[in-house]
Amino acid sequence: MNSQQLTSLFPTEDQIPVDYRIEPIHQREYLLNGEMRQWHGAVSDVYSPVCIPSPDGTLQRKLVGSFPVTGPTEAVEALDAAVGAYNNGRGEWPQMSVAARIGCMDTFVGKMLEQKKLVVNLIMWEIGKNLADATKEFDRTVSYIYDTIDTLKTMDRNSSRFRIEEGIIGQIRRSPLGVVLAMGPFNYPLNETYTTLIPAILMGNTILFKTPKHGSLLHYPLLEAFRTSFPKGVVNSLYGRGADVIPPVMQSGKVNVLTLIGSSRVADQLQRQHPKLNRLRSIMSLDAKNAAIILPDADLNVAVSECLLGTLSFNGQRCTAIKIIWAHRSIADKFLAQFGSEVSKLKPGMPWDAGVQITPLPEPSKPDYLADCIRDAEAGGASIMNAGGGDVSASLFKPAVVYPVKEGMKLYREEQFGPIIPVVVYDDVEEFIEYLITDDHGMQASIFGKDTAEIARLIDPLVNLVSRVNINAQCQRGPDTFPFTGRKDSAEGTLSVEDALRSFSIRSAVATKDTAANKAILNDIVEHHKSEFLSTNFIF
Ligand SMILES: O=C[C@H](O)COP(=O)(O)O
Repeated sequence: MNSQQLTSLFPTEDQIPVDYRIEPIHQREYLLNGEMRQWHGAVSDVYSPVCIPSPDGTLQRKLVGSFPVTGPTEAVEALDAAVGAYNNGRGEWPQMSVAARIGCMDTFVGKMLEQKKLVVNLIMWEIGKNLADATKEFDRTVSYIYDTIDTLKTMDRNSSRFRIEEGIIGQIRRSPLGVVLAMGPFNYPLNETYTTLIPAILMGNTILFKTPKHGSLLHYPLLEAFRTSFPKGVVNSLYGRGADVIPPVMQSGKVNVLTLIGSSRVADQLQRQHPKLNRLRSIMSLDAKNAAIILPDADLNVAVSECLLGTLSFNGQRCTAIKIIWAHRSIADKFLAQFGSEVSKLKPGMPWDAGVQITPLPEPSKPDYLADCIRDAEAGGASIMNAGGGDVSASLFKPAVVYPVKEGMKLYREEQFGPIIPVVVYDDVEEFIEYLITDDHGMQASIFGKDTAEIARLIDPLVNLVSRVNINAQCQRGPDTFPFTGRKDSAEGTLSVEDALRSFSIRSAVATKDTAANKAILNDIVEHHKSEFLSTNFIF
């Protein structure tokens, strides 16, 4: 399929299926201190990666709405609301029992489910994710919330146990940390905003959250659910340019936790704004250049199908995507032929098209960047190995397998975060290990092979360089109960259902000398006052 054929995939307004048509949504309010505040100031237009042919024949990104561009004043108001609701741990929310907090979250999920159709449609329109994956993003988020609730209930039940050591009896709790600033990414705008925000809320913290630039409108239908499910000030939204709204919040020193799914460059910038950086807890998932290695004896059918998913799900726009493949010289040609042919078969189209795998890219500058990476590799002697690879029309970019990629090329080290798959040829696995040692990232890796001894020999060095090694399988975050983290520039802190609950809280203790009288007091606190003033954090 050449560029002209790609152009023909963009629909006219009439060709958009009725179920997925969208009237522009012009958001003029935001959630602050339990109110939907009206906004009369500047707004930012939201353009879809889906383009529509205009009368002059050019393709134009479709306008799907606009959202408020609030400024420092509103940001500080939101911060004050969160600080007030936390009230040094004496606010209603941090003192509320775990059971009562879970009750609020249950109410929220019920209201969230009512918005499913609209939110899924907005995920497709705002970031170009296909219907199956947009639906999965919504459903996975709901499951994540229910799993978090269940885990919290178990942790809470276990909390009534005491520890007795060295004559001291203690009850170990989990207490909130304070005010959390949460920022999600464009590629999972709902799911990865909520995988930090939800556990943070459940642990008794109060929140400010900033929606991503691409994938902002889809949060609008859910603001009312937050407003009506939680006490005022517990959840506050931030809209506008990051450069305007984040510095006053961070510079105040009142943010206790920064949680960001994004780039390490932004993470560094934000952290530096905090006046007491060493008092700030950061929970972040950042850049990655996950590498896969194909060993000489690998089952190539498995390697090809897993690498296909791993490199190109959502056009390669996943932090966990495989972003470079190392193929052993003895099987490189065979692997490339098979892999390249499968890549070329992937179906491009609009997010709602049946069976579509390659969809429009939300970042307007991405196609140019990808083309530049290809030019750079070609200048160094590499070529595109698959038919049609690199063909482009507006926001649609056909995936390109580029080989042989070598040290010095952009694709060797840069996180392309898009549909290009660099392939490196190697002779000795030590070259691969050396690559990982010298790389700034450390999220995941995949090994494809059959020889257990050879795989085992690789596992030990690899688990100390990345945070998850996958055997004969793609890199991925799920299941959500598995630890999700990284080394070096790839992460700070750990996310997963249980890890996140721990990350957004502090382990604290109520302790006394182990006498019968003191034990009776502690017992009494746990058993009889649990749902009252000391109810908050009886969790190991
Ligand atoms: O983009 C980063 C996400 O954490 C990737 O999640 P995923 O592996 O489930 O697609």
